[in-house]
Amino acid sequence: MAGDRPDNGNGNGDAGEMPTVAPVDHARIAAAVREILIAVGEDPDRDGLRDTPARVARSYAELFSGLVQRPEQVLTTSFDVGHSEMILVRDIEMFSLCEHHLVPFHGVAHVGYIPGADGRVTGLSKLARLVDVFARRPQVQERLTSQIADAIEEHLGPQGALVVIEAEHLCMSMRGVRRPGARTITSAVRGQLRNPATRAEAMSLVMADRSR
Ligand SMILES: Nc1nc2c(ncn2[C@@H]2O[C@H](COP(=O)(O)OP(=O)(O)OP(=O)(O)O)[C@@H](O)[C@H]2O)c(=O)[nH]1
Ligand SMILES: [Zn+2]
Repeated sequence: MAGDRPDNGNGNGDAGEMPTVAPVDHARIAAAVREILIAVGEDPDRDGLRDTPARVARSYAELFSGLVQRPEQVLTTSFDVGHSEMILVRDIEMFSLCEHHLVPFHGVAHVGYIPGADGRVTGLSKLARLVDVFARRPQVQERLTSQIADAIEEHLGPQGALVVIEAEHLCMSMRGVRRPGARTITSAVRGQLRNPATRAEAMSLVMADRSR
């Protein structure tokens, strides 16, 4: 129901400035949170909780800001540096919310690509911003990984792309199966990086010297 999505908040709907919060329905979230507090046996009117429903609404506007951001809004900058080999930004800290329990999963993303034949590259920080665009949504790790790879492929026109995410899911750590420390690793490769030799080289860069 993309048509029912709130506007992206910048009023023009183009690839201009990126909204940092989603225009969520604050009153509705606050009312729902108040109901949850009552349902778990809390007193939503006690001192410490009185402002919590409104705080959660503001927090969700930020945590779900990716719902109103588009990858082309971050992949705007490109430089002609004539580099047509692998570029990898490793250990990009990332936080997301699992769509099953709405609790965090967090870890690192490694994002790499081989520029197109024209040798144009994007700014390094844009790869970290791209991770946030898709992480700040209700997510599963597999979709997050492939959406980042697809966006690089679509908007940078590279010869290849590789995304690896390593994350701990708090829904597996603090509840449910209760296995703190278990890490889930997902990868997505596109273009030339599907080639086993190129992929192996990229993965060796991702895994190199992990003790640091
Ligand atoms: N594949 C995948 N599964 C996820 C992700 N995040 C959470 N899950 C899993 O989603 C599943 C939901 O399972 P359900 O049986 O519907 O829910 P549940 O009863 O709360 O499951 P438990 O977590 O096992 O207590 C769990 O196995 C979670 O570990 C993710 O990013 N990818
Ligand atoms: Zn979960």
